[in-house]
Amino acid sequence: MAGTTICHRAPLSLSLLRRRSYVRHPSLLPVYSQLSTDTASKGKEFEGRVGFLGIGIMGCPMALNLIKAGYDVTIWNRTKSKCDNLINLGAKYEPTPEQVASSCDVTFAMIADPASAAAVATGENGAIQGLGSGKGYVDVSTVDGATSKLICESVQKTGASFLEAPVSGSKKPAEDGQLIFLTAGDVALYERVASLLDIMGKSRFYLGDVGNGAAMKLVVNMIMGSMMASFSEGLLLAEKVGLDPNVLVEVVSQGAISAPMYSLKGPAMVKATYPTAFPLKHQQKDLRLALGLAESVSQPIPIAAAANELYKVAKSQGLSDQDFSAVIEALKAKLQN
Ligand SMILES: NC(=O)C1=CN([C@@H]2O[C@H](COP(=O)(O)OP(=O)(O)OC[C@H]3O[C@@H](n4cnc5c(N)ncnc54)[C@H](OP(=O)(O)O)[C@@H]3O)[C@@H](O)[C@H]2O)C=CC1
Ligand SMILES: O=CCCC(=O)O
Repeated sequence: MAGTTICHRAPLSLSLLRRRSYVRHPSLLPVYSQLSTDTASKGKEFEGRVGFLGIGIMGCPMALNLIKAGYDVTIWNRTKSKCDNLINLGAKYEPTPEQVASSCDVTFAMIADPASAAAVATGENGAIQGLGSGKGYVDVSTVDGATSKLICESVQKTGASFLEAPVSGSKKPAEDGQLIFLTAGDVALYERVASLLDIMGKSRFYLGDVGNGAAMKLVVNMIMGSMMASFSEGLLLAEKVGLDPNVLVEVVSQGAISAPMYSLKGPAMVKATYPTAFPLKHQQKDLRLALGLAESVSQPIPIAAAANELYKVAKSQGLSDQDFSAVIEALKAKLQN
């Protein structure tokens, strides 16, 4: 049996819900977390300097919300020019992850994938070289559990604490401070950064051991990737049999399979436009990582495996940096063949 602490930002009186859930994955060790309701739910005000590594689609609005809330934020991005707007809005800048981590009390990282998240943390001039006792490192990137554990071990060797905290929610929720944090790892650090998470997000789940946050995120994105592939098939089939796909979007939005994702992205997909909120290359990465997770427990996931193939086709069509809804183009190509 595993314990999960869920914290919604408001209303405060209902903000800490606890529930027990059953897990089968052997690495999801039984854990029942007892967090102090007051501390965890209200998020005692964070005191200190905040670092943010990775100023991309997600990292930029997340760091901006911390700046707007009045925090002393120091940023770094591989491509420095992406930092310019935030610097103009009050962020400090350091030229390496190491210098950010050494000048801040807690450092967040929002980096593309497992290899780059590991490199930013543990590579040359990586964050761990600037970490030490009393500091914290919070990785909010979407990576696999093995990478997260590797980063955790490196961070802990410096005497610092580690929290894994991937997010559910995309560009707009990041802008609106409405992300959902899927955290695991050091409970004291979770409590210490709770007020920061509450600025960037609308709820936070504490899931126990490092790896559980990554696993939860990959399962969610596995479902999402399959949903989008299936929705794409539906839009094209509707059109092929002479139906208006816009009407399909409306019908779906009123029924049991209604999802914000369909209503938000459907109209643009009908027009074959894919403004990037969640890059297709990242969705394919998450399906690939979810396949690895399923493989680790010998679970067949045939639908996700088929969806993954479709995203791979879309990548080969040059759609990696388009929104993941551009996966519909891979199906169109199949129809023409
Ligand atoms: N977009 C979304 O809707 C969501 C994305 N995520 C996850 O968040 C993470 C970031 O995604 P997102 O912001 O969308 O993507 P972006 O591609 O916009 O940002 C990726 C970031 O990673 C950096 N990066 C990439 N490779 C390297 C490297 N080798 N060394 C150092 N830095 C590197 C990029 O730097 P540079 O600017 O120099 O390229 C950039 O800061 C991913 O793990 C993604 O899966 C999670 C939830 C939602
Ligand atoms: O990882 C990306 C998630 C996108 C979303 O939740 O809308």
